[in-house]
Order: sequence, then C-alpha cells, then structure tokens
Amino acid sequence: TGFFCRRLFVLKDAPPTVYYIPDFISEDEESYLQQQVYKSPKTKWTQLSGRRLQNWGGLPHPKGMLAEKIPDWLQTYCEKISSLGAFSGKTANHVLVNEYKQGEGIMPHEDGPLYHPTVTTISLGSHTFLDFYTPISSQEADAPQTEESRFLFSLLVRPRSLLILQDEMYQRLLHGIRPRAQDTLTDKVVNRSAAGAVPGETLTRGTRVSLTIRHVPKVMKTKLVLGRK
Ligand SMILES: O=C(O)CCC(=O)C(=O)O
Ligand SMILES: [Fe+2]
Repeated sequence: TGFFCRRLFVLKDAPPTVYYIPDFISEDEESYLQQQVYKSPKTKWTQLSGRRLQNWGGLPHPKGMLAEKIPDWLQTYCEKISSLGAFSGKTANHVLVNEYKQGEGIMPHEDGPLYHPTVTTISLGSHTFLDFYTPISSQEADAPQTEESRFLFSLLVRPRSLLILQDEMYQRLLHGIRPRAQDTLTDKVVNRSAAGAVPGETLTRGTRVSLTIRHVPKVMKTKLVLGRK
C-alpha cells in the first residue's frame, strides 16, 4: 500500500534483507501495548539472565508447535504485519515479548530452524542497538575469534519502529544486544539516516519491551491423547 511504501526503508548497505519502518505504531498504540504486556499474569513471565520474556502462541518444537490462541491485542499486529507479505502469505502465529531493563541485553545467537526465516520486531519504550556478528567459524580452534572481531554492524531500533529481517540477515548472521546503558552513533550503525540519527550522538537506554512476531510453519493440529492403549 502507499502507506507502507512511503514509510519503508530498504537498507542498501546492509546484507539482504532489512526493512526498517520508523513510527510503525503511534504513541497511543505503544502505551496500549505496554499496558497489555504489564497486565498479563505474573506466571506468563520467564526470568532469564539479563531479560525476562513472555511466550505467546505455543512452544515451537521440532515435532510441531501445539498452537495456543494469541490474545487479540497481539493478534491485531500479527495480522497487520502478515498483510505486508512478511511471511510469504502465511499469518504470524508466534510472539515473544522480551523486556530489557536499562543495561540489559541478549547474547549473540541464531533463532534456529523452527521459524519461517523472517523475524519482525516492534519496539516499545526505548531504543536499542541490535548488533550483528559473523558466525563462529569451523576454524575456531586454529584462530580463536573474539566477539569483537566477529562484530559486523548495528541497527538502531527506535521505539514504535518495525524491523523486518530476512534471508542472510536471519539465516547466516548472529544477532544480539550488548548489555549497555548508552549507545553512541558511529558509522557501524548502518541505518543511521533511516532512523534519523545524528552521527556522534549518544542515546541513553530506558526499559525496552520488544514484540518479536514470527511464523512457525510446523503446527500440531490436535493435541495427542497420551497414555491410551
Ligand atoms: O529484543 C529484540 O529485538 C531481539 C530479541 C531476540 O533476538 C530473540 O528473542 O530471539
Ligand atoms: Fe533472536
């Protein structure tokens, strides 16, 4: 749609494929989504080191995800993002909510094979830097590589933006968030201009909630009845 095209930034200087859409949601939608996240039952949260998370839609599993209904406040965005064509015509059926307090992050990792190779992320409350790394090579033993030597570039992800990563960005590179309270805009931030950032500027993080919206292709249609002879 015209709406989408006007606000869509395809990054030419990052590996395929990154779409960064500033102000994908309004400030009202942002506070509504934050309210819903914090209204969820305490038992919905899993505390990890450096962040806590809520899992919605079911637990992805090699044998198929036993699908659980996604609440309407998230389903709306699953449908909105899917209608942009992010999941090749499929509808997102899985949402991870991550909460990072100032100074928290997530280690460089791959998201693994259980998802359609597209990850879409709405950010709430604070910016962050999403950092990308070359994978650990099989020659690791001969020439140990440090996290710093594998670092490639960062994306500045503003609150209310939508980030879509596909292809090589998803399947080959590792991504992570350094546990920092402040970020400085260097030329390693490849979407500086799309994100409206001033080189040299320092941004202070607050609490960031991210909605990671994906499609899990393999779903179990019915619950297996266990223990039946
Ligand atoms: O918070 C983010 O934007 C990244 C989250 C992430 O990489 C994950 O949950 O796998
Ligand atoms: Fe991830």
